[in-house]
Amino acid sequence: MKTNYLDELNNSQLEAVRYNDGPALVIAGAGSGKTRVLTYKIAYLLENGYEPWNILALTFTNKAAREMKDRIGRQVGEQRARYLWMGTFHSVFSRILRAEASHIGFTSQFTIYDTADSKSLLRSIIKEMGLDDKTYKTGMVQARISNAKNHLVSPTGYAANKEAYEADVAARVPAVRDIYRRYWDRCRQAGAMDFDDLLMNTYLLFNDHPDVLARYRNQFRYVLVDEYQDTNIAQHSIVLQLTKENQRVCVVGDDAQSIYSFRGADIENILYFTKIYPNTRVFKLEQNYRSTQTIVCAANSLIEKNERQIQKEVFSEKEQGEPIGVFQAYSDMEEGEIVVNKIAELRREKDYGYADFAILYRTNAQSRIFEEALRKRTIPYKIYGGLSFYQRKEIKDVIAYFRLVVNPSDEEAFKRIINYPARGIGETTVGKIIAAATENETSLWTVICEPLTYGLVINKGTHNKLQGFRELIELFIGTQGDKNAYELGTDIIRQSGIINDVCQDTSPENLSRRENIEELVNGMNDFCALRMEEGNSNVSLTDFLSEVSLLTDQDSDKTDDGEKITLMTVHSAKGLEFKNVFVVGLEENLFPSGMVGDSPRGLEEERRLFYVAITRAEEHCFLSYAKTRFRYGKMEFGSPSRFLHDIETRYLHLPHEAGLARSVDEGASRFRREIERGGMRSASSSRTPFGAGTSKEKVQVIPPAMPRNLKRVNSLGSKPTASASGTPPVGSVEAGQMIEHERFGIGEVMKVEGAGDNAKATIHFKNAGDKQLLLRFARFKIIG
Ligand SMILES: Nc1ncnc2c1ncn2[C@@H]1O[C@H](COP(=O)(O)OP(=O)(O)OP(=O)(O)O)[C@@H](O)[C@H]1O
Ligand SMILES: [Mg+2]
Repeated sequence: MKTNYLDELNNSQLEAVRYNDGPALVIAGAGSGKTRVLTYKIAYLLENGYEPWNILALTFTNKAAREMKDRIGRQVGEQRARYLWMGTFHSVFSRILRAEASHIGFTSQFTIYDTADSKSLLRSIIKEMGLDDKTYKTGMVQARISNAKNHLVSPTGYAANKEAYEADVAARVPAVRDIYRRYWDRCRQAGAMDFDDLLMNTYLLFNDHPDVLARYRNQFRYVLVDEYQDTNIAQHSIVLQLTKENQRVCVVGDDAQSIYSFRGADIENILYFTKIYPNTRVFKLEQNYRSTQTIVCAANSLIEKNERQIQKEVFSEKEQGEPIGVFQAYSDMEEGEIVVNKIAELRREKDYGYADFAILYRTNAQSRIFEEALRKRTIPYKIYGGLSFYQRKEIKDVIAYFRLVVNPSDEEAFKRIINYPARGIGETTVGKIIAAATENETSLWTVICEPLTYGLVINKGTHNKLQGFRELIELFIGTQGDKNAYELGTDIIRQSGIINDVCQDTSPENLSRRENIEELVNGMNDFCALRMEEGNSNVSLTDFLSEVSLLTDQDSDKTDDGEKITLMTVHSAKGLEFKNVFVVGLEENLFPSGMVGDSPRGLEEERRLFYVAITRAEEHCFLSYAKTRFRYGKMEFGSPSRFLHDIETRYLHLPHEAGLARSVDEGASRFRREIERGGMRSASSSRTPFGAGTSKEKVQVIPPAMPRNLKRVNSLGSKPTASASGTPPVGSVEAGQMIEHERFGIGEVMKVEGAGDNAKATIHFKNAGDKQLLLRFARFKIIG
């Protein structure tokens, strides 16, 4: 028997679902059932005279649309639900544009350019126009054009807009308007639309063709929008075009979760809604059905610190729940271990599945540490909204160099990098090399080493370029014996021009590519240091590559049954929920992002982002930060995020308590006594529980140290950093001592064997398990 779904709503929700006489705005905090209201409203409309094709529902992700459709399908039947128009703005509008393409001078087979395609087109336009590509950086030009499109400004409008021109002149890029014009024309000639065009062209289609608009207005008798706080002017205007006349529109959103201002979304939209539709009925929902009382109160206490917001109440009637656990890690690597250990512990205690966990971070580059920690334990995970670390293009490019240096016959690696970074070796030349190699049954590399022997017909210029490439690779091959993987890896990244390529501008994309490459270098650094501590004298690039290929080989889809831990950025977690959520990397300059500086608006947006993160959690929420982190090629000392201070301490479980709670073995309890004697601050005695004011803290983070014969080139920069102290004198380490390791954190020495250079210690680390370390290279200090 079908249950009455309306019984699954509270009174305010029910009212919002039933009100269908005019514009409706549901504005409410996280987890209060906004998405449920939209879903049930659609079912309600279908049961009250609307046909599925009369309903247009716009969601934040296609996944959300699928879930809504499934739920509605269970109510009204799958067959009917199938005909709903539901999806993201981009997917729904590209469908409309394909159907109506001829009205705006396209064919229905138009191509959609992704960001990389548009950048590459912009790059060639900038070149053709003879502009300086250091001034006219593609990322920056792209951002300006994208911004114009999101505000529905065409090239003609842009050229006529005095303000836009003056802004460009002030930024010393007066030619942006001409680039925009050319870019616009070239996309059209190529029959292509970029992501922003999907919105702008829909707007133009409706604007310039009233007959087409009339058809869609007729068809979409009801328009519903989820996550309305993150719509931009273009999206907002299209909704208006479709609903201005019949006023059947329902939007739901939460101003406290507006996190896309960089894409042109404007918090004002939601406030503006009632002005555009003066007879809007506003519904407020106050009960959160997702999270424990503690999580809801903690999130409220955080968001209160923002000035720009619509006041609202949010409460939960679920159980009180446990305080939010805060973990302090000594290093980013230990942060990974702590989180993974906690996941294992919760699974043991409460019978959670892997899918009940999510790890949320501010930047994609942070995923590597967690991926590695999870892989080590063979815990299945899935990365959303970003490629798995080693699948990312920039990482594959770098790895291709490594592969060619290690094995010059590697054909795929050769093809991938022969013209990356661009060195003027075109497809025709590559085609000729491939032909010669195939004919002579040899490798591409051999052909370019002896072009004459293999009858390669190329002009002098191309010949020189090929020889330049060969010499570059040979140079690396020549130093292989003298350098370890980390040193050679950084040489390759610098000398091949890769680092220049990704440093050419500070667009968010390039920045994230750069961060990823830096993460790879950090990984190599860790890898070498660890192997040396474990007693390997030289750690070669081949060693590193075999490790990497094992990692990727293990990453098979054996457990593709949905039982996986979710790893994603906070941005992509919007609208989702998980039983257990770890929000990681809560450090200044990371979360809040260093990009916002001290801008109050920027900081408020970062705080909203943190609010989104916490409110994803149903039962447990954990926050973590690391005192040291490898970033931009060097070890950085971080301070805990200011946002940690924004949450009332009564909702938190503070670092040292969390770290000591379950110490059962003898070593750990001795450590506890030690800490207690040392007088570590307690939660109640400290008004600033994080970072500043830690003078009473006994445990100090030791400065970064590298194995002595591992010359520490400051990975991607040029200046070597001084090798720091932290290595204990060999004779002073004894079984029973507590030590603090730079990467593994706190541990107890179990035994010491061997003498002199060969002296080794077996150490049991609280969070990283047992390790055998060569004392000559070990990076720890004795703490008790
Ligand atoms: N009346 C209700 N009774 C029981 N559970 C409910 C009720 N309303 C919503 N829920 C449940 O509470 C959770 C949060 O609901 P929903 O995702 O719709 O909230 P939301 O306001 O859209 O959240 P967000 O702001 O994060 O997008 C969901 O699991 C939903 O099924
Ligand atoms: Mg929602």
